[in-house]
Amino acid sequence: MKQIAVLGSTGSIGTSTLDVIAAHAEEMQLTAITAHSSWQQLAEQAQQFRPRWAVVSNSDLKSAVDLSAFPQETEVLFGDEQIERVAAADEIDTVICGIVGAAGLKGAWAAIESGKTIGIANKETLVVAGPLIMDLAERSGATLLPVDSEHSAIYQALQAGSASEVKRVILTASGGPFRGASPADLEDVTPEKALAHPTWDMGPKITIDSATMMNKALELIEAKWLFQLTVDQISVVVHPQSIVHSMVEFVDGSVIAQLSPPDMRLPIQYALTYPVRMEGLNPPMDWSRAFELSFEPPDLEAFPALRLGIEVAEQGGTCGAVLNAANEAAVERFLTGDLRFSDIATSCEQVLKSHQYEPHPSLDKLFELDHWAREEIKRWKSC
Ligand SMILES: NC(=O)C1=CN([C@@H]2O[C@H](COP(=O)(O)OP(=O)(O)OC[C@H]3O[C@@H](n4cnc5c(N)ncnc54)[C@H](OP(=O)(O)O)[C@@H]3O)[C@@H](O)[C@H]2O)C=CC1
Ligand SMILES: CC(=O)[C@@H](O)[C@H](O)COP(=O)(O)O
Ligand SMILES: [Mn+2]
Repeated sequence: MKQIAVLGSTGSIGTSTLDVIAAHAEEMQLTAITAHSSWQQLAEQAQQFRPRWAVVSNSDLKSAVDLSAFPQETEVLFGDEQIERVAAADEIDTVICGIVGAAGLKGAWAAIESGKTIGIANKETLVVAGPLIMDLAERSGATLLPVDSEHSAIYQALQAGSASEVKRVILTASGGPFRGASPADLEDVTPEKALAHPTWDMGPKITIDSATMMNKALELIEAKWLFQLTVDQISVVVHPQSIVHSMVEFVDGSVIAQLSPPDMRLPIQYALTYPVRMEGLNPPMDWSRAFELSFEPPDLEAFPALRLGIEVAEQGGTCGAVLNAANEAAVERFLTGDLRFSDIATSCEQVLKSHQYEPHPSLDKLFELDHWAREEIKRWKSC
């Protein structure tokens, strides 16, 4: 029986993961769940799954949480550091990292350091600290399995050849709700429009990232570290149907793709059952009807965040942490109506340019720059 911790169990990835676990109750047991503030939802999950631990990471809520809402066998823990504790607990062998943003890094780090199997949805961890994370996984013997749909697709397609036979990977992007828009169209779009993703139902931060195409920028950096690629081995192609989740091109010209309807329960389940495949909840492809798959190049002028991602992936060092933190803070401001849509990429670029670059930063340095970049964005004003 697999003992699983789901970090960020109340989010979009978290609830999909719990669906997968419920559908495989004979093989999988939910042992720990975590939320930041949604403690009532966490308590409902605890009532259904009876985990050993439930963590509310926002310790300010300690006095507000009604402990009687949780089952008696579940120990309720408070504070950020308890995420790390459950992620590293001996009782747990598999950790799904579904927290959003750099806030997910410490839990992922603890799980990797203790040599577990990790399903990593939290791409920000790799964007901020890719080389340190990959080095840690190598030293601890942890198994790092991608959950992000594109990276799961690449992981699956890579099995068609050896590492030395890979020419490049092709990341697909839906293009988001503003595909085809001009830079002028994008200046003043509303949060409501930006939150209307055409193919995926996800949390608000990643949905805005998809609209700016910062998501693809982060995914390009994620792919570079996860698969140890050079930047010119990674291409991005816009594929509005989100059926082809990504592709690998081998040296002989063969391109291997992974296809399925857009549903995160498939890559989550693949990470939970790897190397085995099992029947699951995700709908199958319907080959009985006519449909089209289309591909087009991305528009780097309308979506400058993607260009920024390519530059950051090339520079490495401190750039990933600064871009990520600036973007998180800018998205937060955009969602409260305090920053224009087009200013998300502009402000990130300016903060990146003004930071003190280091090629081989420590984790402490990355946390320091994360804090600095967020403060810079809070102060940032459009010229
Ligand atoms: N959603 C998707 O389909 C996909 C998501 N991803 C990645 O997965 C990650 C999660 O995304 P998604 O599920 O959409 O996000 P959501 O916003 O839906 O969920 C975020 C989860 O993280 C918790 N959380 C938020 N802030 C903190 C914090 N400061 N400390 C600890 N926990 C926190 C939330 O708790 P609470 O509910 O209490 O706020 C919630 O459980 C992101 O990195 C995203 O890029 C990747 C591919 C697809
Ligand atoms: C489901 C998933 O993996 C998301 O990262 C998704 O890919 C976002 O869609 P975009 O391609 O629009 O960024
Ligand atoms: Mn993705």
